[in-house]
Amino acid sequence: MRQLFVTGAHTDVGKTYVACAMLRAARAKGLSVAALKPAVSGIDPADWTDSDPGRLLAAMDRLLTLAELDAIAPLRFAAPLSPPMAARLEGVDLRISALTEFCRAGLAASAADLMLVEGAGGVMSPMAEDGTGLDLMLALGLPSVVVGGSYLGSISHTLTAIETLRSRGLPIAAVVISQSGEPDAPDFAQTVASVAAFAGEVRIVAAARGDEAWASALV
Ligand SMILES: Nc1ncnc2c1ncn2[C@@H]1O[C@H](COP(=O)(O)OP(=O)(O)OP(=O)(O)O)[C@@H](O)[C@H]1O
Ligand SMILES: C[C@H](N)[C@H](N)CCCCCC(=O)O
Ligand SMILES: [Mg+2]
Repeated sequence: MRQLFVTGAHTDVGKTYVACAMLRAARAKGLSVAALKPAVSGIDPADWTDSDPGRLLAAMDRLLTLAELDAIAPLRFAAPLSPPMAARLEGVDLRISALTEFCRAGLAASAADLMLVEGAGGVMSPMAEDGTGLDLMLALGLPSVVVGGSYLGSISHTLTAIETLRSRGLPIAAVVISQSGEPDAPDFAQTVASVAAFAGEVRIVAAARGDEAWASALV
């Protein structure tokens, strides 16, 4: 049984993409899977199938029903902002204890071979009024999968995320560099090599666009 926290160097780098690829790869090997998205912002309550929890449910081959959505992502907010800022707009005072308790209960109740918890934004994006993603990771103590991109600036973002986790003693299971979509992004292979050159002892995985073979090797 493996339980991992999927965190990122930035928002929109590919955390959900990577999590879904890992869930699909695990299922293809006959493993049971589970996923949680403790707080989600930028979700349209009337059209959520392509949201993070909607994509995670589809990758797990679970039904796209409200009950399933509630089970993996009960704290949902419409504004595409950090979760506490989005929650505030809806009059909700989001606290880290709510996220921690939800995750702990879900992790304890699951016997899945692979269980993933996806954060929001980057390592230190606020998750609640009183805590960042890092605080949630420290509370849960899970090894993380750190997802970085390959846009210009991503090398520093990824290395900074790695350093931050290390400085707090959090184990890193793997760093996945998910190729950014910008046509003018720097060379992908060189970007992955640059991260590897400065990241120290950690597994670095290159997730080129349109290729999910890396996920099968990782899970
Ligand atoms: N390696 C890749 N190949 C193809 N598409 C990708 C890849 N990485 C990311 N994407 C696409 O880029 C977009 C942003 O990725 P994604 O939604 O996974 O980011 P995220 O880090 O989960 O963002 P958020 O902070 O909102 O949770 C999505 O449309 C996703 O499918
Ligand atoms: C709405 C968006 N897609 C993410 N889920 C939330 C990103 C929060 C980032 C906050 C920050 O670090 O400045
Ligand atoms: Mg996501």
